[in-house]
Amino acid sequence: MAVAPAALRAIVLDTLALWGVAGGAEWRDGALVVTSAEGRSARVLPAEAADNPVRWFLEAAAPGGPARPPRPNLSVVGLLASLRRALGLPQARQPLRIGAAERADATDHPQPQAGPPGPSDAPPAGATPVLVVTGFLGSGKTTLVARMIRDPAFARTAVIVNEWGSVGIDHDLLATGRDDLVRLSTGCLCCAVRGDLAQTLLRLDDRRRAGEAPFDRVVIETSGLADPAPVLQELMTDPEVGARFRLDGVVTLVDALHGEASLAAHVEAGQQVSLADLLILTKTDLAAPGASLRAGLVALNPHAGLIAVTRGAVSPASLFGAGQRPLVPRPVGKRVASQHTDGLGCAVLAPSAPVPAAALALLLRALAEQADGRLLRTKGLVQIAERPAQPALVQGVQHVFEPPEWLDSWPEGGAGTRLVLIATGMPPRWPSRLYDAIAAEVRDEVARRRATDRAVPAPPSPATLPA
Ligand SMILES: Nc1nc2c(ncn2[C@@H]2O[C@H](COP(=O)(O)OP(=O)(O)OP(=O)(O)O)[C@@H](O)[C@H]2O)c(=O)[nH]1
Repeated sequence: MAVAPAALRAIVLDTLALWGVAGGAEWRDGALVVTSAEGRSARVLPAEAADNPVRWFLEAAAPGGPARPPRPNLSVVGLLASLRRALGLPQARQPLRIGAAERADATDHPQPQAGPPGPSDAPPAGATPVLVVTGFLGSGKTTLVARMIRDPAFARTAVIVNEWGSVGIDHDLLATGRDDLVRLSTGCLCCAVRGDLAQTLLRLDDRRRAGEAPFDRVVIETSGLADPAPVLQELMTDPEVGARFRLDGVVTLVDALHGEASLAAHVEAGQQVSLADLLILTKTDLAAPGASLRAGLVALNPHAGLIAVTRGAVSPASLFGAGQRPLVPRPVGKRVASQHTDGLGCAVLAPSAPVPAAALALLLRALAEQADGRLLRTKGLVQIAERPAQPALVQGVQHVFEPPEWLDSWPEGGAGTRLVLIATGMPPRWPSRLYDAIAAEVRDEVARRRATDRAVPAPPSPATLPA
């Protein structure tokens, strides 16, 4: 058995908690007996070597009903899917989706026309404009900012990026040897790292004066969970910051695919919309923004402009100047500042050994299926065992994943997997426990095939992960 009994029990208990099922799991007579408070039960039996490739059998009994024939499972990932059924839970509402197909009618949203000529390379007179780019998790902020700073007319843009959680990924994606990129990580800009923002801006300005970091404007990319109000307040109330910088505007990105659900479920999404000067609907290539999403945006913020943009393809000039305002907070109606969705948590998966491509495929499937609805964001760099010299960028927003993308080289922190998962109600050790079990099974299978002299099948290409 590649996965130790205690490890399997821990995974099952964590998974029950993730599903919101009150229940238990105990090893009895060589089987893991899983019970739910509703009176359902199932027995997990490790398969014998002769049963290969089956690794687990699952025997389920409905309340009062006869036991059904044991169900064979080839991996711990399949076992969890079978257990879910056995306990009477509905199947994942949103199974894993990779590389979402484009909408056939994706052109019905006119792209905004290029705005007036962008700021030139000449330094602006007076205070330096600061644009705040916000939007819920995975709405497309980094995509937009990365595109902006690749535009030669906007090369002199300093970027301050804030991420929720202990490991920053956006910084690595945006950094291309830039001196004017600052990471405000390990906390949420609207609560944990308050005060740092003013200091960061002032330090940036000092470095500019010393000729170390030439820039004409600043973009602050907030974390997807930030309430922009305290951020604006900090910009507006620090007199030293006010003397050197001015708030240019707040641009809030709203994902056309997930936006309506995010607004309904997460208070942060509404806070971000309510403070926008300009709302940008993203991913309209994947989903047509429905009338109710549009109506919801207007209800939250009737004053903001609204445009649709695909993959950040917008003239940066049209983003600046949307909300130039004096440095005094404007009233935004009744709202609770810096409140976060209940049970929100962040886990980082950082296995020390490279990740077999097959294990990544299985992990993504299990995340999407079992954390159904609870998983908000997955992103990170993965060191794939079959191609360790290049990082594979893994991006997922809820159950929708992009095909992993190979980056040219490892960023500053060096080679090694760091995959960040943001979810609600997820036991913090569930992803790493599950990954360890998956990786052990994959290693075991490779060793078994080698021992029996069977060809080890080619790993799935990360471009097609997973079937
Ligand atoms: N199809 C499609 N995908 C998009 C679009 N904009 C962004 N994406 C993808 O959506 C995923 C999330 O994009 P990011 O730019 O990282 O989103 P973010 O808002 O910075 O994410 P967080 O910082 O985690 O909140 C990535 O896989 C992007 O490639 C779009 O307009 N269409």
